[in-house]
Amino acid sequence: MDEEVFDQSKTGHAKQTLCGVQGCDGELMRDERKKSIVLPCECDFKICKACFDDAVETGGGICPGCKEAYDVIVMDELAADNESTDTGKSKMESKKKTSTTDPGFMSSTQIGDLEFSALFETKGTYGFLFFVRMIVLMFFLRWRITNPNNDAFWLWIMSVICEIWFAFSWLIDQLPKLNPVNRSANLGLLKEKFETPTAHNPEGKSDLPGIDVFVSTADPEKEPPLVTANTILSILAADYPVEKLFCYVSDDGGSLYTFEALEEAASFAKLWVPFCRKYEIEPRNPESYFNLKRDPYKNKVEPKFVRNRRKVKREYDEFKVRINGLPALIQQRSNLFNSGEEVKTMGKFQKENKSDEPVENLKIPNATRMADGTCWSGTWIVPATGHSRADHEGIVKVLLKPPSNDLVKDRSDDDGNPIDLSEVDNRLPMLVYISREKRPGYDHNKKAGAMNALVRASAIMSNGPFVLNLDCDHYIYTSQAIREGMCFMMDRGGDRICYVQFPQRFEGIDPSDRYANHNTVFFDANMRALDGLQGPLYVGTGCLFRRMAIYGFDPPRCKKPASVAEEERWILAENDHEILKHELVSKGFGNSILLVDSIPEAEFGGRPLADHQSVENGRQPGALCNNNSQQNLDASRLSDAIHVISCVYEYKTKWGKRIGWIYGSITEDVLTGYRMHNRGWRSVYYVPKCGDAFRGTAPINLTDRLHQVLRWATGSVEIFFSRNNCLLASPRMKVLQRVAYLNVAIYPFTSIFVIVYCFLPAFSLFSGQFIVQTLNVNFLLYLLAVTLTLCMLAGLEIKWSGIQLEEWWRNEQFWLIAGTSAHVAAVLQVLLKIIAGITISFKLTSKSANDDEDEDFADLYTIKWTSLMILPVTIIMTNLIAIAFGVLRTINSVIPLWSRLVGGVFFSFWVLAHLYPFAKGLMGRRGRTPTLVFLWSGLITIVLFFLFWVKIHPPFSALQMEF
Ligand SMILES: O=c1ccn([C@@H]2O[C@H](COP(=O)(O)OP(=O)(O)O[C@H]3O[C@H](CO)[C@@H](O)[C@H](O)[C@H]3O)[C@@H](O)[C@H]2O)c(=O)[nH]1
Ligand SMILES: [Mn+2]
Repeated sequence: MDEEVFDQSKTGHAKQTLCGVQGCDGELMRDERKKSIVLPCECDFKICKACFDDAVETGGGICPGCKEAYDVIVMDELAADNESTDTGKSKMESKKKTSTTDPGFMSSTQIGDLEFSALFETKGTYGFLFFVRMIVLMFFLRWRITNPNNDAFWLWIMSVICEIWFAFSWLIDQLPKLNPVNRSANLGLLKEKFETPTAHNPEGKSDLPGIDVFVSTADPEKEPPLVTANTILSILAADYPVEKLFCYVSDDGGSLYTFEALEEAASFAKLWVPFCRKYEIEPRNPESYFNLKRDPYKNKVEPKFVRNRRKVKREYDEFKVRINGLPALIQQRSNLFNSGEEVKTMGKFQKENKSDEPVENLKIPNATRMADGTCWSGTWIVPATGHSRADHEGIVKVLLKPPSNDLVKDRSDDDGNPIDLSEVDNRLPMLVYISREKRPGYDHNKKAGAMNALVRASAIMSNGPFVLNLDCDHYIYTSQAIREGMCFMMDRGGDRICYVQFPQRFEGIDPSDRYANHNTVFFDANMRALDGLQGPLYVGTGCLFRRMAIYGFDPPRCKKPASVAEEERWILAENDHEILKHELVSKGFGNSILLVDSIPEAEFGGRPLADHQSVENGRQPGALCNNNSQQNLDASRLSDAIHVISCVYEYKTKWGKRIGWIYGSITEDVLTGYRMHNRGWRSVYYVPKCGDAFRGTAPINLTDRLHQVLRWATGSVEIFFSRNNCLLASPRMKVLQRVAYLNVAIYPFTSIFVIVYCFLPAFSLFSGQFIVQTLNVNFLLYLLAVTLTLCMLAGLEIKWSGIQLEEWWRNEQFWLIAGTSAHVAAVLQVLLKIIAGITISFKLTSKSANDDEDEDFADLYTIKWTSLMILPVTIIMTNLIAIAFGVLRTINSVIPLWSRLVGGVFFSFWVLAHLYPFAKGLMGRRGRTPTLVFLWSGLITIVLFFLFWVKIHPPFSALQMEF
């Protein structure tokens, strides 16, 4: 167990982190991968590994806390975990060794060896299984259609319609999945080619292109500035040439709190970043690093490390306290300055005229003030005209100036740094705070608008040929992540890649991942499979872009079909930049000359090295060694940066239409990626083997989670009903890629059929039609087949097909819950928009800044009232009542006892199988669904039964007949 050393004295939770079994005080069981405590039972009984093993092996799998059986799946998972930790060390090592040649846990064959990266094809029985299942499905449907049940015709016809849709949507879902791939990156070679001294580059300066990192935040309440500050620190400390890394924060809240938190971060970075470099700290987000559950001293040999780590930790704690104190400080300081100002004006007024004009007229505004007393140009605590969230001027503030191009090492120990950082490069990347201008009457286009403002401002200030986009809660988990992304971009032929998308990985999710926050099927099956086609979807964060693709240019060397309009034929006229500029202005980049001038440079910087005859359109090695970003920040540039983030800038331009992040969808990310694929660009999906590239937070309570799903589903349906419908895609988009986009869009529609299907067993039990009149072998077979269909639909077959997923059942459970709530709501929302023009709104997802171990999953059980939950609860109620009816009918039926029993058991099982995911997902033992949900659901249940009864069976007569 030397893998894990938990220092209890440090966390201060000694009592709570011990096993709850009487007489035992072992350390709690932990999940290495998610770095969290494992509570194997739903009652959250705290238990150590040894006691858990005892309970499983000799205690019949019963939880010592609540005396109920452990979940079989959880038990299996943990048993597997235990095996791996027993032999933990050797296994870890062998994993590391194989990782250079083997791309991970899938068995695969290498199919493409590029320069800095390699492509692998997943071996497996996937395709074969797909065809087998398709044939079985066809036979099943044929049998269903040719065997109508005339006694229960309406039930039969409804279920057959549902099944045909299911088969169709299953097919659409499977087709793009036939060729999942895997990739690997070669960081060593990248270093060799770009950062080793050569004839062109005698000093071995970095020849890598610049990268602008964009971080978006919008609301200091829902997105705590401490979280954003930590993300920024992880970026500033990332392993990429300092003079080539530029960090931009977009604050749509225009909040002084966020701004000052970033100021604090910039100042703490002076200690944090060199410390990370010196000791190769991972991850470089201080909050996560200091909360790591593993031994911080492992592999560290420098004797001073212990002391230095402690010092940095203390500095970090003080930094945190300062950030937490900011709101109060800002308030106090503003009050002070404001009242001082008031006294001054008052005195002046009394001196000047002694008339008795009311004093109120003199009241000076309740301004929010910066440290030096000047008024903050953004949002005030008490919003005023010109100083509210939706009405303030544009702000550009350089918090850290670009560093010099030469290595600077800290020579002295006594310049205020608490630890000795001599011999460490202490330069910091540039950091800029931007809050775009907001005025009433303008559509600000949410995140997409914010990103476009950053694209323009950064073009003027640093013009990185590549852009990394992160949400404020997604930090760099592996400091080399950016380099890994660049391996694909700089590869031969890499100039046709528009973006490299990394999977979204989350922290702070409950160990059992009740609401499928990890989205395993999506991130480990769908996205890999898309990579085998034209590329993964852009999912909004953790994505490295090529600037030229953002600008809406065509990929190099692409076919220009005659049918494409002149406007579409939009490619750089090489070596003819003057023409280019003129054209670009007229093409809609807006009137900033600096911006237009920067475009050819960005194009050049993104080219691969021309060091091989197969490279077309490459650039000379060494061309990017001397960058002059320091000169780029003169006053004229800064004023132009302000100009391009103004409200009016986009007026009569193509921004948001064909340039930049595309407007008009609440899932701007999917849409923006779609447009790039539509132009013929390819994207890459990269799942790093040695740890996640980025990590973020996800809403773990059901209500927030459903709203998130609702938003994504609405977005995809919305895109489907727009001119960006994938059926109308350009000929440059691959057919199966279109099918994949089609799948995303029609997925929510399946919900309608799922709901009908979920009510069917209840109705048939209730009416007694199925159970009494059609109980025969055929019918039992039918039930079996239908259950399998449901499993297949839910994606279970992925598990059986050769793509290994680490957990899977959660996705299916949650699929059913989301399918009967958020997905239907999404379809309805879009229909309402189309028919009645009702606009779709969405709420920003809250991110918790939770550093308290004990409260980790407290949020999980918060269920707030949401109408989304009415339908799932109605389904539960209806089915439960129906079971009671079914029992009654079976008891009183005229058919033989044995067949009643068999049928009854079988049918109840089937109904319960429908209920299980809901029951499991909706009601934790500690959770309570709000009464309002129950009231509504109860009401609907009663109405449904009444309608059904009156319509299908004349009241009572049917019952009397059968009883
Ligand atoms: O007016 C706005 C609204 C949002 N944001 C930022 O957009 C990001 C995403 O918003 P969030 O509420 O966290 O959405 P999620 O549901 O977590 O987002 C996922 O899905 C969204 C829509 O598909 C994508 O935009 C996100 O990047 C992706 O992480 C956050 O950084 C926000 O600060 C802004 O900058 N301005
Ligand atoms: Mn988010």
